[in-house]
Amino acid sequence: MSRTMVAGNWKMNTTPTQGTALVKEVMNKVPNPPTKVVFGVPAIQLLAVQKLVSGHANYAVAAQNMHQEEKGAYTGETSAEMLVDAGIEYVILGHSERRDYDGEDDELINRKIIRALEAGLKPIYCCGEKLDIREANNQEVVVGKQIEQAFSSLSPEQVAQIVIAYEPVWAIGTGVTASKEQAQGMHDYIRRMIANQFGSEVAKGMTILYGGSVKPDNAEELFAEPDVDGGLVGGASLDAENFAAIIRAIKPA
Ligand SMILES: O=C[C@H](O)COP(=O)(O)O
Repeated sequence: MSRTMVAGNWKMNTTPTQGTALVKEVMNKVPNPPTKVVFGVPAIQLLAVQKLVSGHANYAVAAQNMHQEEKGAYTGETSAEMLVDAGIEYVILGHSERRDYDGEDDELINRKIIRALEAGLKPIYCCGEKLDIREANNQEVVVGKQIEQAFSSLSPEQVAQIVIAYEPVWAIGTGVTASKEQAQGMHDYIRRMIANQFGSEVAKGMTILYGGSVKPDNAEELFAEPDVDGGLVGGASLDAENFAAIIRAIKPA
């Protein structure tokens, strides 16, 4: 089974009208994608975009967040059960913007991952180091700790349901992309870590995406690395032509 995936994270961009037009345009340009393609859309667009992709085996939708509790008095929040009932397959968890602006840490993200998996949602778990950590060459220690905490108490069967997105914070929205060597180095480290903790079969099957200024002109060389299984794409996923080019940069299995 192919490990590849290209996921777009629209963040807080696009109105419902714009979002629907964007999805239709991407699907017109790439009717048979060579990989799983996921649209990470704002909450208000989940149902409409799910309707557009339903029936297309290689297209799916991700929520950008969810609450760690099953239900209750949490005004403004969305539960895992609500997402599953709406047909949503994935949820992005632990994005650096939620860590920075909403104070999310790996202990909370661990609770969200467990809740998502119990409900039948597949987490796209984001991890990655800040610039000072990279400059001190401590990225493996820091990302290793993030994953260890976020995956704490999970079984190998549960971890096998997770997609990891390695997103160095210094590369997000900056136009500075990690080199293919930097990306491959960290993906290899993450895969070895998963193998040590959850077994080599889980590690071999795990999809590990790179995120941080992925563009049409760097996607192909990044995706050619043996442990880079695709991308989590921010800015470039908002333009149908660019996102289609990034999808096409994945080599068919
Ligand atoms: O979730 C996506 C990442 O934050 C990457 O964003 P970017 O492609 O705009 O750098």
